[in-house]
Amino acid sequence: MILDLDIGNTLSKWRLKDADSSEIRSRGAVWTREEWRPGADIPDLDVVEAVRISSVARAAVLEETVGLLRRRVRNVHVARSTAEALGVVNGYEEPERLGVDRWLGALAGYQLAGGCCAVDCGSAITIDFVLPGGQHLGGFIVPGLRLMKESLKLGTRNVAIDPESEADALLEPGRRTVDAVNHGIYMAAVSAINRIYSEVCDQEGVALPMLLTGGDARVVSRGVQVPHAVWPDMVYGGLEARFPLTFAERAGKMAGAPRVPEPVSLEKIRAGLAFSMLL
Ligand SMILES: Nc1ncnc2c1ncn2[C@@H]1O[C@H](COP(=O)(O)OP(=O)(O)O)[C@@H](O)[C@H]1O
Ligand SMILES: CC(C)(COP(=O)(O)O)[C@@H](O)C(=O)NCCC(=O)O
Ligand SMILES: [K+]
Repeated sequence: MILDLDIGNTLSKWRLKDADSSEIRSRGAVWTREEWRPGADIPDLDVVEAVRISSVARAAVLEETVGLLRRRVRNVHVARSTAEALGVVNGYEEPERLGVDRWLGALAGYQLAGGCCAVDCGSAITIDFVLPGGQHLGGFIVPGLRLMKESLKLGTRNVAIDPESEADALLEPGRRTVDAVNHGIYMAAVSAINRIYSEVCDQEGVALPMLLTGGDARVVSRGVQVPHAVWPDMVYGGLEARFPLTFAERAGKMAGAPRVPEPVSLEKIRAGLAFSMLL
């Protein structure tokens, strides 16, 4: 079994992948913490032959985790942001400072779709762009839904947006605090994504397919007007591309990858942008 670990600022996600069949056998998530108990927080390591890790948590958490894993598993791969990988050129002035989850998302998106807009709706919402030739442009970082809500300190932190609620309902003015906050932060997130996407496609003269991941991807997806695909395993896809271990991975296959969404034409994107400027 291969253990893939995606340590975010809020949640640490894991999945177990069968190295022979490429099937995902199990998955889970726990709050990001300093110490791990194999068999409780993460799977029992007896069945694990290799580990691949993406971590944006504090360096101490990563060190602790890698130390623990290396005592039990020989093959431990830790992803880092680099200046170039798999045909993608990192757009950061200091490439190693780009969050590795963003880098892996960009690599997975490029491997799947070529040029792309990779959006990760987690603790932060990150919006990264890769051009068809592989140049990563850099991106945008916005506080995530939960962070926005907590920063308001209005006592609404425990009332999440109902993922089943209609996108239209979230556009209505709230008539109680929890709705005003939920509708407000939802609009802040989706309008930022819609606008940033259009601006960058306009600047670069290319309509890019959009891919969405992260804990809030499903709810955010309802308000994103641009054609897009939700890809819960996008960061894992980057780990597979970066450290291919199975036959399928060496052939470029990423488990759970969606169909590439067909972007609307650049003319339409530009018309939408021009229209929104008039309002
Ligand atoms: N069951 C859940 N538990 C915690 N957070 C959730 C849950 N469902 C959705 N979320 C949202 O997902 C975010 C965490 O998503 P994730 O992509 O794992 O973030 P990160 O990678 O930053 O840890 C939270 O900030 C919250 O807004
Ligand atoms: C922007 C992030 C906090 C997003 O992390 P997440 O919300 O997935 O936990 C993370 O990618 C990070 O710490 N990046 C380093 C700064 C940068 O990318 O510029
Ligand atoms: K994120």
